[in-house]
Parts: sequence; structure tokens; C-alpha cells
Amino acid sequence: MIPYHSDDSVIELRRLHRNFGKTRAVDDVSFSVPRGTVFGYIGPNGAGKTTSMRILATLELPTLGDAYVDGFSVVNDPDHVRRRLGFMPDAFGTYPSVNCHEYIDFYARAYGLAGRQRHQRVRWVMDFTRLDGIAEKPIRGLSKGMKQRLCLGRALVHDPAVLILDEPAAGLDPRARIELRRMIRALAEDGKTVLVSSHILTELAEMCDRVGIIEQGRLLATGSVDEIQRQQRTHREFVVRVIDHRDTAVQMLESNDHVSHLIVDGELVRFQYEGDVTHQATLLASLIAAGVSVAEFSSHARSLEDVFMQVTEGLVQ
Ligand SMILES: Nc1ncnc2c1ncn2[C@@H]1O[C@H](COP(=O)(O)OP(=O)(O)OP(=O)(O)O)[C@@H](O)[C@H]1O
Repeated sequence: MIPYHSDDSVIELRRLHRNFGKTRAVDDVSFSVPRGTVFGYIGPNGAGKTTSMRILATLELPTLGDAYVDGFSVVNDPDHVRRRLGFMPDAFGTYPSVNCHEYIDFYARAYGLAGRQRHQRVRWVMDFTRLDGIAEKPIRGLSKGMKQRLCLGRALVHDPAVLILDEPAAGLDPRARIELRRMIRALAEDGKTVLVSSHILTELAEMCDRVGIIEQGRLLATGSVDEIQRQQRTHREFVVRVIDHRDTAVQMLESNDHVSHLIVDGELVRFQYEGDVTHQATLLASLIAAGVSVAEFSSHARSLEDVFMQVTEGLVQ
């Protein structure tokens, strides 16, 4: 079978749909991930991340559309896909009395590795994921961070070109999260292509080259974290402190086409403003010309969490 490649994309979702009864778990999602890059798949609970990842891992079939891993279709060539892909699910099936080394070795055998090649690969995985210090420890005694490293090790054992990691940082302490980020970046620098999910944008921001934000099955925005932040900057948050003629100020702001989400909080009037700096200057001048006493007129850049909240309110659709 000749693989399909539209460009240098190693992961590609093309108009992917997956329905469960009336639930549109994945609703017309398309994006691609170039070789050697990390793509963050971000969305709230129930957004459709796991379903898309399970389709890529050939554990679920799409209702419509297709997805490609290294050019091979998950629908038509699942065997080729499986050989190229390591999947780290969000739930970890445990074998409590098996130790870490036995677990990784078992998966190496399951992937058909034998003899010296298996020995070397298991050693590499144990070293890379820092499991070698706890090689003899039974799985039942592992911390959450150790279990996540073991699960990542399992996904790496057959040296796949593509990694699909479903919420790998969930429940990790800050140190374990930093270690995970380093490992994922090292894998990308080694040429692997990574799709990693989370419901927290800040958790992924530093490790991802690009991110996609998904909600209710629909992809709302894609781009680098900077690009997404810049797209949202047109909606800046403003705070105006009005010490006299507040009602006039509110009336003027409410009738301004660039103003939305206005909240009055004592002397403070907060709102979102969609307009460039010239419009902002005109707005301030017109408030003062109307006799409003403005003691403060300020805007602030939105945090990543604000951006996420705004995107997932559907403002970008
Ligand atoms: N096997 C299934 N049968 C019925 N509905 C399902 C099934 N799998 C997922 N869903 C539904 O599809 C939607 C998307 O779920 P999915 O698990 O893909 O979201 P998610 O973004 O991974 O969420 P979370 O962060 O909570 O894991 C949800 O409404 C979920 O209830």
C-alpha cells in the first residue's frame, strides 16, 4: 500500500467525525502535525480529545472522514498505523505484581523485538524514562509520576515515529510535569511527531509548537500559542474608573459597537473592547468631552487561561 502524503504532515485529520448516538464527539475536525513537532490538543472535559486520539490509535473508527499517520489511513491501513504509533492512554491498565522491567520487556516482546535488539531497546527506554532506578519495583508500589513514565516507556518501546499522549501530565506534581515536558521536547528533537492532550492550556504552552483548541467536538482555533493570543488581543479587557457621571459613561459604552461584556462594579466599569489604539483614544476623548470624570482607563493583556476561556466560549468560531 502506498502511503498518502499531502505534505510533510505525519499526523493528519481530514474532516473527522465521530458520533455516539446523538452526541457529536468529534465534529468535522481537520488539522495536521508536521514531522518532529509537538501539537497540543486542548479542550475541556468531554470536548472530544480522547475520541480523536483513539481513532488515531485505531481503537475506534470514524463515522465520517479519515485520519492519517505517516501517510497511512487509520481506516484502510490500521496495521501500518499501529507499527508507526505509540499510544499513551489516559487510563493505565495495571498488572500490580509485575515489576517495571518485566512490564517494558513484555511489551518489547509483544512488538516482536528479540535478542540483543530487545535488550538494547528495553535498556534505552528504562534509561530515557528514568525507570532504571526502580526496575525491580512492582507496579502496585508506583507513584502517579512513576506510572506515567512507565506508560510513556511502553508507548516508546517499538521506537514509533508518532506519539499520541492522552493527558500525560494529569495529576503530576510540578517537578514531574517539568520532567515530562523535557522528555517530550527531547523526543521531538529526535524527530518524533507528538500529539499531546490536556484540558489546561498553560500545562502544554511551553512544550508545544502549535496547539488546537477543541470544544463540543469542534476545533475552535489552531496556531502557535502566540498566534492564538494575538488573535484574541483584539478583544482586550478594559477597566475604567469613573468618579462622576457614571450613568453617562455606561450609556456611551453600551452604545459603542466595539464594546461587549460590560460589567459595572461600583466606580469601576469593566468591558471587552474590540478595536485598535486609535479607537481607544477616541473613546477616552469622547467620555471626557461628555463630562465624565475618568480617574483610570486601562487595559491588560489576557492570560493564557483567559484566552482559553474566551476561545471555548465560542467567540472564535
Ligand atoms: N463510547 C462512548 N459512548 C458514548 N458516548 C461517548 C463514548 N465515548 C465518548 N463519548 C462522548 O463523546 C464526547 C467526547 O468525549 P471524549 O472522551 O472524547 O472527550 P475528552 O475531550 O477526552 O474529555 P476528558 O477530558 O473528560 O477526557 C463526550 O460527550 C462523551 O460522553
